[in-house]
Order: sequence, then structure tokens, then C-alpha cells
Amino acid sequence: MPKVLVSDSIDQVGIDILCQVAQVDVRIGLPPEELVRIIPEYDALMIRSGTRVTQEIIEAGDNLKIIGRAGVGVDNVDVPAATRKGIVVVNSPEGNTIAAAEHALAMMLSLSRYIPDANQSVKSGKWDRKSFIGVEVYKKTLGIVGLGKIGSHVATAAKAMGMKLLAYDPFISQERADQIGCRLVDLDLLIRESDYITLHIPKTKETYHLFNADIFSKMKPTARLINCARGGVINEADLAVALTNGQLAGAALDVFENEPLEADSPLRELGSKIVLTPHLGASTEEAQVNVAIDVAEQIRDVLLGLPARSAVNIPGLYPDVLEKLKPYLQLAETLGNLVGQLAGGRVDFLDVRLQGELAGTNSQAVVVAALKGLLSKALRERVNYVNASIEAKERGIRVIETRDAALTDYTGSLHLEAKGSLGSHSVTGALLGDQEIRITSVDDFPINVPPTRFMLFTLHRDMPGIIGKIGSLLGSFNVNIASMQVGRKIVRGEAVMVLSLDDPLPEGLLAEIMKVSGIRDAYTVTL
Ligand SMILES: NC(=O)c1ccc[n+]([C@@H]2O[C@H](COP(=O)([O-])OP(=O)(O)OC[C@H]3O[C@@H](n4cnc5c(N)ncnc54)[C@H](O)[C@@H]3O)[C@@H](O)[C@H]2O)c1
Ligand SMILES: O=C(O)[C@H](O)COP(=O)(O)O
Repeated sequence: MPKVLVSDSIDQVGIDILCQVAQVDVRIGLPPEELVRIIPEYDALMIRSGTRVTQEIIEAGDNLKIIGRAGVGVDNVDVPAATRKGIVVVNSPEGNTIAAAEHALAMMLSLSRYIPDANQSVKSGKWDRKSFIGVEVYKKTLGIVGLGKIGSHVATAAKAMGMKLLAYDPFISQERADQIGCRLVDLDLLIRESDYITLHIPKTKETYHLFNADIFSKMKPTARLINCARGGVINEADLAVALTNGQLAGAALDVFENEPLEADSPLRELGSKIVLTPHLGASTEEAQVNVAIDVAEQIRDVLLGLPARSAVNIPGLYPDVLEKLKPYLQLAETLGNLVGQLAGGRVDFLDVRLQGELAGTNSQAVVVAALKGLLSKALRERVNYVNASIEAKERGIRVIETRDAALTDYTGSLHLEAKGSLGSHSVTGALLGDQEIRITSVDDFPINVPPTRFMLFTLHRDMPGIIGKIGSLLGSFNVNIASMQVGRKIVRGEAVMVLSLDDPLPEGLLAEIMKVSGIRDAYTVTL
């Protein structure tokens, strides 16, 4: 049974799903060196933001197939290192959207009405109404930085509260902003005009310390800043100075550059100007159930050999699309494996032609599947959907992808041509009844055979007696033929013969086959 390590607090519903297929160990708060020590035992790792999955941990994870992040941000995972090692990284892109958006709104209102301080004051026995005169958000301008899933939900709710909306997001169209009711502006204008600024951007090279002394100097002194996205996007030292100097009126922070926030952080000393929560954006019962189910199901599927629906390092596919594409991915992988073995040596070039209904599908996933098949002879289980493209690129394999929707011999078919150090070979395949794979041509000779584990392909002169000779030769080596088919373009020209065998070809037999008069080439293939 595979083993899953859960190293952050995950809702029980997720653990129950994992237990259907794996032995699950829940060990929260492991020091990094302990994680490096035990990770080789595990096939999957399930985390939240509390575990930093470093290159060292990934390199030690020799059995790791998947890292599941029960939440959105994967900035605590070294995704490039995971990709290089062929480990799929999945997250839950939408499971905690509402929770995070509601937390940002709660922070904005808490900050405006001094709710945390007023609460503290009453609990300490006081009845002080004068110290907590707040401000309204109604008719104020809210600047949203990052108009993605969370930013959009914040926008909708803020609009309903009567706020005017500005947004800065260089990757969002004006049309989308209009739909949400936001005026798309540049960052400078947003900073200068907003009464509230709420951040909903990922932490990237571009956004690291995006909010710094320069930005704070341009904000209205009455403005308030809310960050429920990622800590590193604000320079915390600059913010503490700006709040102390009155360059802005307040800040509400849920996330910090280092978590837990340092005990001596100056942010802790800013009294009622600041509201701090310990990364609670996703901490609702509903969100935790959503993300636990979403990610546990993906881990379960990957451990069962099925694709994941929200992988961040392989082509993302919606579940319904994936369901439809699954047989074609299997077809692409089988044909890739077959053409790779026919090509024999080094492959420099792979032409992937999607035909018929396949021309209208997610070609990226089909290409990855074909590459996985192509490289499987050389790399065996080291190649997978995650690293197939990188491995192909590193080997200098150029991929050309073409589409021909008009070709309708079969509902959808895939043609692969591999060119390399030993020449060029092509195969075509299609699905029978939407599920069963058929090889429909080899080197442009028409055939119609299902792929089987052991196969023999010959290129020969189409002449009487040759099939019998090959049959007798196989018989004399005690190899049983399960099925046989010949494909030719013209009578007595060249032909291919495809044999499905019950047994692998014994040592030396291929050389004997090559000696048969009329045989030009012969290849054994194991699929
Ligand atoms: N506090 C929490 O507990 C909590 C919970 C969930 C998500 N988050 C964080 O919130 C953030 C937003 O999550 P989401 O689900 O809305 O993501 P999303 O991908 O849907 O949206 C992010 C938006 O940021 C925009 N963006 C990227 N780079 C930008 C830049 N340089 N300037 C301006 N905009 C830029 C993108 O175009 C996108 O529209 C993420 O960092 C996520 O990790 C935090
Ligand atoms: O990116 C996220 O999903 C949030 O930051 C939530 O983090 P958490 O799962 O550690 O609460």
C-alpha cells in the first residue's frame, strides 16, 4: 500500500479519502531535517502553508509521486525542483477563495471600526466609547491589487457596500474589469486615489516588496492597507516606519514575510493602527473541507495512476475535458512508445499530428503524453506527465505540432513521426468505440491492430511464402503468435507485417528473421 505523509493540519474528511488507498501518517510540525530523513518512505506529501518543501526534501523523496497543497499558494514548495524530479504538484485553486475574500473584508471593517481594540477594552472591564470613533467604507474608494479569484469576490462584496472600485492587474482585460464593475488603472493612480488598498496577488519576483517606502509615501495619509495575500509583497520594516510617521492611517495583515511573525517585529508595536491575524484567510470550516477534499482526491487519483485535475506543473485540464481526453492520452502514450522503439536510436524530431475531432482538443496534454511514451524506453518510470517536456527539451528533441480537423478516416486519430539517428518512422492510431486503441498505420502502410505487450514488425517484399517462413521460424523458437496482419499499398510492392506475440522474442531470433529472403527490416517492440 502506498504511504502518504500529512505534515500540516488537514480536515479529517481529506484523511478519510486518502485512507481508501494508502497508509496515512499525520505528523505535524516536523523539523526540516526530520522531514528529509523520513521522506524517502513516502509516495505522497500533503501540506498547507506550514511546511516548506525545499529542494533538499524533494531530492530525498525518492518515492514521492505527488505533493498536494491543501490551499492556493505553492510558494512554500520548490516547484521547479519537483518538476525536475517528475513529482506532480497539485493545489486547490478555488477551495478557499470565499474564505480569503471574506477575511479581507472582515479585516477592512475591523480596521475601520477598531473592533479588535474595542473588544479588548470591554473585556478588560472598561466602557470607553470615545476612543473608538471609526470611519465608514461607504462611498470610499477601494483599490484592488490583483483582480483574480479572491480580488474579484472582494470587489463584488465591496460594490454592494457602496464602495468605488479601482483595480490594478496587468494580466486582466478591461472587459473582465468592466464585468466586475472596476476601473482598471495603473498602480500609481490606484495608490494615490484609494482610501483602502487590498492586496490579492501572488508572491513572485515582480511582486516581492512591491509595497515599500516609495509606495507608502504616495498613499493618502487617511488610507488603509489590507494584505491577506502573501507576506513578502510588503516590506514590513518600511510599513512600520510609514505607519509610525502617519504616511498611511492603518494596516491589517494576515500574512507575513516570515511566519510565525517574529516576536520582536515592529508590527506588533503599532497599537490601534494595525490589525494582525495569524494567516487565518483560509481558516473556515467550509474552506478546510473544500481544500481537503479537493487535494486528497487528487492525491488518491495520482496514486491510482490517474491524472490530477489541478496540477500546477503539468498542463491543467478541467475534469470533464480530462475525462474525454483520457483515452486519447493513452493512445498518444502508446504511439509515442511504439514510434520511439521503431526509431531505435536517438530521436531529434517528433511531428505530432492531431486529426479529426482530436484536432479540437487540448493538444498540449496529448503532446506531453506522446513524449512520455517516446522517452519511456530510455527513462522508464523516471519519465512522467510532469517532466516529459523538460526531459525531451534537455535531449534536444524538437516537437512540431500540426492539426488536420478535416481528416475523418476515424473520429479522431493521432499521427506521430519520429526522425533520428537511425532514420525516420511514423505510426498512426485511433480509438475504436471511444476507448479501444488501434494502430492504423505504420510507416504509412495501412493496418488495423490493437497494441499488445510483445509485437514484431517487419518491412518486406510482398511475395508468396514470406509469411509462412516467418511463422515457421517463430514456431521453431517456441514463440506463439496471437495475431498477424499484413498491410500494403500495392500488390507485390512493399508491405509491413505486424505480429502480436504471446512471448518476448528470444535472443538471436531477430537476426534470423532479418536473414529471410525478402525481409528488409524487422523490429521487436514491447509495449
Ligand atoms: N491569507 C490566506 O490564507 C490566503 C488564502 C487563499 C489565498 N491566498 C493568497 O491570495 C493570493 C490571491 O489568490 P487568488 O486565488 O485570488 O489567485 P488568482 O491567481 O486567482 O489571482 C491573482 C491575480 O493576481 C494578478 N497578478 C499577478 N501578478 C501581478 C502583479 N505583478 N501585479 C498585479 N496583479 C498581478 C493575476 O493576474 C491574478 O489575476 C495568492 O497569493 C494566494 O496564495 C491567501
Ligand atoms: O494560499 C493559501 O491557500 C492560503 O495562504 C492558505 O494557507 P493555509 O492553508 O496554510 O491556511
